[in-house]
Amino acid sequence: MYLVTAEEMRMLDRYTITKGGIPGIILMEQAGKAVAEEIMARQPSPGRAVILGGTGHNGGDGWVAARHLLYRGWTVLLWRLGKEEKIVPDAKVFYEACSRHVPVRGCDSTQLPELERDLRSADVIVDAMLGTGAKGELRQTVAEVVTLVNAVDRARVVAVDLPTGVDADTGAVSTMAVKADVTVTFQYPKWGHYLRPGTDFCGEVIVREIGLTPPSLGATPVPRARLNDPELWHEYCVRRDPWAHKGTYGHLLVIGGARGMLGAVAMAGEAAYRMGTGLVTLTVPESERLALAAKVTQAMVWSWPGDGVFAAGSVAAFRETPRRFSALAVGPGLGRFAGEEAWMAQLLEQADLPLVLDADACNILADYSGLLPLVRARKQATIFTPHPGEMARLMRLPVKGVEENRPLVARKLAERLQAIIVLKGRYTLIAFPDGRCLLNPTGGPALAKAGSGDLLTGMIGALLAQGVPAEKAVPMAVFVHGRAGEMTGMQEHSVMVTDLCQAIPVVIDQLVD
Ligand SMILES: NC(=O)C1=CN([C@@H]2O[C@H](COP(=O)(O)OP(=O)(O)OC[C@H]3O[C@@H](n4cnc5c(N)ncnc54)[C@H](O)[C@@H]3O)[C@@H](O)[C@H]2O)[C@H](O)CC1
Ligand SMILES: [K+]
Repeated sequence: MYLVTAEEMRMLDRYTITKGGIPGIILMEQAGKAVAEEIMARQPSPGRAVILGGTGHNGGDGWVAARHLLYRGWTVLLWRLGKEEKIVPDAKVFYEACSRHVPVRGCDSTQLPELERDLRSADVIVDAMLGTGAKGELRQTVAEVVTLVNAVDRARVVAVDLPTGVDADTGAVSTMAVKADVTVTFQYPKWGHYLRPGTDFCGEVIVREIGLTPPSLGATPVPRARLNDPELWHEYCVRRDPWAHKGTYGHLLVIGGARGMLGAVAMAGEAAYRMGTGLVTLTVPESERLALAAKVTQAMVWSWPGDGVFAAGSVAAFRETPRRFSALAVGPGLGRFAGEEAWMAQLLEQADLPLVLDADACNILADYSGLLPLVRARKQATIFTPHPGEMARLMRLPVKGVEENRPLVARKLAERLQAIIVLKGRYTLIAFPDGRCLLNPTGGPALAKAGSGDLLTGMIGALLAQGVPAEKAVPMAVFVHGRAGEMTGMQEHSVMVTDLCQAIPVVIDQLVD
């Protein structure tokens, strides 16, 4: 499903009207009817609904919803934000249709006590004040109404398209925003539904078709972003051939595990096995080999020279073995060490394999800009999996700068490094070198646990090792990782990273069935 900006939505809207020949009021009728249907689905028995309508098309959707509720026996109380003469023509049609049955009161600061009484008596409050057309700080009356709405705890708050106060493209909330229980949006989700803090004001996001001409019939622009979805699994479902020999499903080499951080590399290895790779070898500094061998059962344990951390020249050992492996994952518990720059340079130059770089591998690349051209020069796929802090170092930005511009920074780094960037967080983003972007809708607080990133590294490496092309392997692994996080429940205090790991095959079975 596409993920759109307000401008892309407006253009797709316009395309349907101008090229598709569908009048705008038809779209508005569809949108408002969808809102009413979602309300009635949640409260089948007619109740009392307060409709707060702005003078734009968002308000128009609200007047349509009001009419459908009214026709189905609801008591509707209508409040207009803004002057009647300012109402856009399409919305005016439905505004007048409503006002034939129910008086519409204009809301200004003197009316707030009456409005507050209505809000307190309501079963449902429909926020049709501002949608994708909002600009800048909320005007005073709207801000006062938002405050009143948020102070009511009885009614279910349903936002039309977006909660008033949430920026459609960035999820930013300049002054304040309506705290919605449900947001009904139209045709495609907007970025603001999935970026903080806006996403925290949306409640449950429902996407309803309203009959826009699809890009497949020529509608432009074709959005550059989509929601990650499990469709990929049907295309590449990882069928188990019972007679395959263990090499059929690839061989992943995981490099990391400095002293005190062996768990990271062990978890990455275990997750890789659960993601279906045939063989996993874990390589740690020589001093840690025995300790790791005692910890893991399935993975083969190797070591390169190093006491506690890798010695500077240790990666030279890689030179003799690239043929044995089909993918490489570097970073889980890697640590920092003397000679790391030359070590990483050798790896980037010699590792002619799909490569996942995580944790301190990202930090090493962030600290030595001379390494970045080596990333671009690689022939095989390179995937970075930074959390916001590691991304901030890679982009030389404060973390706040990353979190406020997630799609932008992820796309910029993907293009700069010609690599796939997995920017982890509440709704992980996957950015590709060509500017495309996927937002992953699965995940939960369980993923915030230390070690969850090690699992993801192993999972991506596992699919790469099985020969799944990187631009499919990454979304597939991120989707399963998030769904496994959901499956292991929301009690993040009790969730162990191993629980996440055990959920991986269960999630895959559900997807592949
Ligand atoms: N294909 C679709 O997505 C469809 C969307 N529809 C709805 O249309 C709105 C967008 O409508 P638009 O007229 O462009 O803007 P809004 O109604 O969201 O807002 C404009 C309205 O708000 C006032 N305003 C703007 N900024 C502020 C502010 N900072 N403070 C206070 N008031 C502000 C402005 O004066 C106007 O009155 C979209 O969200 C959908 O809900 C179509 O109806 C169906 C197709
Ligand atoms: K709204």
